[in-house]
Amino acid sequence: MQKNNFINNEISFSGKYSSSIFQTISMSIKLYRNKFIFYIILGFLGRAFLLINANIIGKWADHLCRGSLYCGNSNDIFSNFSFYDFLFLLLSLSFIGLFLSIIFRVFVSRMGTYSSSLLYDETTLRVSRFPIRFFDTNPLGRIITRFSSDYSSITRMSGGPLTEVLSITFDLILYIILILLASFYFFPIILVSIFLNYYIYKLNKLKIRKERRNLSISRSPAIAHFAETVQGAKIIRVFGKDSIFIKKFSENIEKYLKQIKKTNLYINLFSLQMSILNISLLLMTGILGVWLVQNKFITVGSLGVGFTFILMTSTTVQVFFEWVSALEEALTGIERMDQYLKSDLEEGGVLPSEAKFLTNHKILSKKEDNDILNSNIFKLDNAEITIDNVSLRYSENLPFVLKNVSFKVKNGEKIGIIGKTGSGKSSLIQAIFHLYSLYEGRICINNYEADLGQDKKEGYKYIDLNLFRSAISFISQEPTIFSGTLRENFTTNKNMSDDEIIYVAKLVGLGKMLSNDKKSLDTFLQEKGSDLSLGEKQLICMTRCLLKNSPIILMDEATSSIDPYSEEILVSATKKFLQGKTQIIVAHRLSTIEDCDRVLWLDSGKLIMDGSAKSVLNAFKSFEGTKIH
Ligand SMILES: Nc1ncnc2c1ncn2[C@@H]1O[C@H](COP(=O)(O)OP(=O)(O)OP(=O)(O)O)[C@@H](O)[C@H]1O
Repeated sequence: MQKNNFINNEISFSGKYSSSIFQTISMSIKLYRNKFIFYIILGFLGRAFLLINANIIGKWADHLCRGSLYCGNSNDIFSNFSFYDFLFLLLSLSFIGLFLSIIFRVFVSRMGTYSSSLLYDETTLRVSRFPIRFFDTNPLGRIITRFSSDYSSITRMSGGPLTEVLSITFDLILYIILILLASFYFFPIILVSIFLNYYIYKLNKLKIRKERRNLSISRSPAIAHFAETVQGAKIIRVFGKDSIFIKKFSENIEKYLKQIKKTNLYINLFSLQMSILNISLLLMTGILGVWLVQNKFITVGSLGVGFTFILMTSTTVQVFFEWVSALEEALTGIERMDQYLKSDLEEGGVLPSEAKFLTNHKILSKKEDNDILNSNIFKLDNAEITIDNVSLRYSENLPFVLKNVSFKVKNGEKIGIIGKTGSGKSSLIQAIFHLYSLYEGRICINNYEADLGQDKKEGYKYIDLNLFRSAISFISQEPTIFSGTLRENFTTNKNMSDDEIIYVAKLVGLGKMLSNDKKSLDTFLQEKGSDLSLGEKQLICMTRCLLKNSPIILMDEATSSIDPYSEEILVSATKKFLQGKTQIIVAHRLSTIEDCDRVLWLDSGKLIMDGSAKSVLNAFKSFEGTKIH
């Protein structure tokens, strides 16, 4: 058993953000793109109306001391303004400015909420179609981290960083314009301030970005370990392994906390550099401003306006780069979601017509969607399976688990599969569903092959992978229960009546759970069916399988946890349902497959015998000897 490098390392991004994430952002705000410019203008005007108040107050101050030494004597539109005129103007501008700013903020926030939920939906749409190999090689916690903390930094973006960066950009542009209106002498100071702040931002940018990315990565191991611990809580307790798990958790958390400290240190250093720079610039501006007034280059009102704006510019520029830095956290989240968004789907995986993002995946048209939904290609109880020269390995560096396996199951035939542990029985079932890519060979149902994007051969018929899978029902070794009502666990088919569901459920032996009452179908089952026995879970899965009513049934140890008495009832009761269906049954207890039409014997991935149940079981028993009961 070769299990080296089983878990993939998490991708660690570096350098600049790729253009791919900006493409993704553009797709996620598509609905709002046309209105964007309009609202940007509104936002800009809103800030302009608010900020221009400072210039008007400067004019008012000059107006009050007109003709004195440092107040100037020019005539302008404000010369004849009364106290009330100034007051009315200031209040009107403030009101309009506030109103426009609110509209702008509401717009950005709505756009952000819409686009982040779209991003979430589109990513989920793809991740649910990823190759099963992806889930084998990526710890659950890592995937959860993407959909929790990375996603939450994206959702926070529109309320905070994005709106702030946009508003502050408006402010900075306006400061320059308004300072120029007050006096041209302050302009060089603004330029120097912006340049030096940008320089400091650039010096720190890559370091902070790198640390933020490391922070995102360092979160997943702790969450992964936590998820693993919760899942294995019973076994951990029974075997007294608590201390090992707690120690590992503390180690993971410690690494995460160290990374938080390191990231915060870089962010704080950056803020400190900005503060020192801006305090120095302000001091210089003050001294220069007084000198300019003394030498009558500017008036007192202009100094007031200019100094206010320069004071505001220096703090705003600092805040701006801090928000830009916070925006980067959201971009790191988008970068990580984007990686999932653009990853390959399983072979033959296609997106439904509701997919909105144009990625490199095939999206079905509405008609194709409907054709698949309404196809009756496998609606009849009539299906034969051909397994032709199938070889499978779970990845390139792992050995083959199926080796050139070929056999046919005729319509209505029931075959059993035996083989010792690890011989490839479950792998064969997974191969039939195309859950893993075949190394070679074909699997056909009624001569239809699943369309896996392979080269199409003349005379072969191909169908959508989901349609192919719809021909098969499956009961696995580990019964899967979803958190939801009993009804939802049985079927998602809305056209199925409660009576039909209850009839089948009772037939498989779930009478007690349903107690004659349709309301019991609304009983809520806990996640993974934690409030049910293993046998009950298997019976629920059996009901689900029978209700699906597909022509092919695959069972992998389906009755292993049901007591012999219940199993007997189940087997005889379901016989009627399974009559005429094509069945493949994997079993350890040889008694469960004694009545099969044929039995196949797998050994180390090879089909070594295919014959009548009696002959194969006898050969297997004499070979495996004492292990059989
Ligand atoms: N997801 C996987 N990734 C890598 N190797 C796997 C995976 N699943 C199974 N294997 C390996 O494939 C081989 C065949 O396993 P498989 O589960 O098909 O055997 P099996 O006959 O069903 O065994 P059992 O009777 O114990 O259920 C084993 O060596 C197993 O370790």
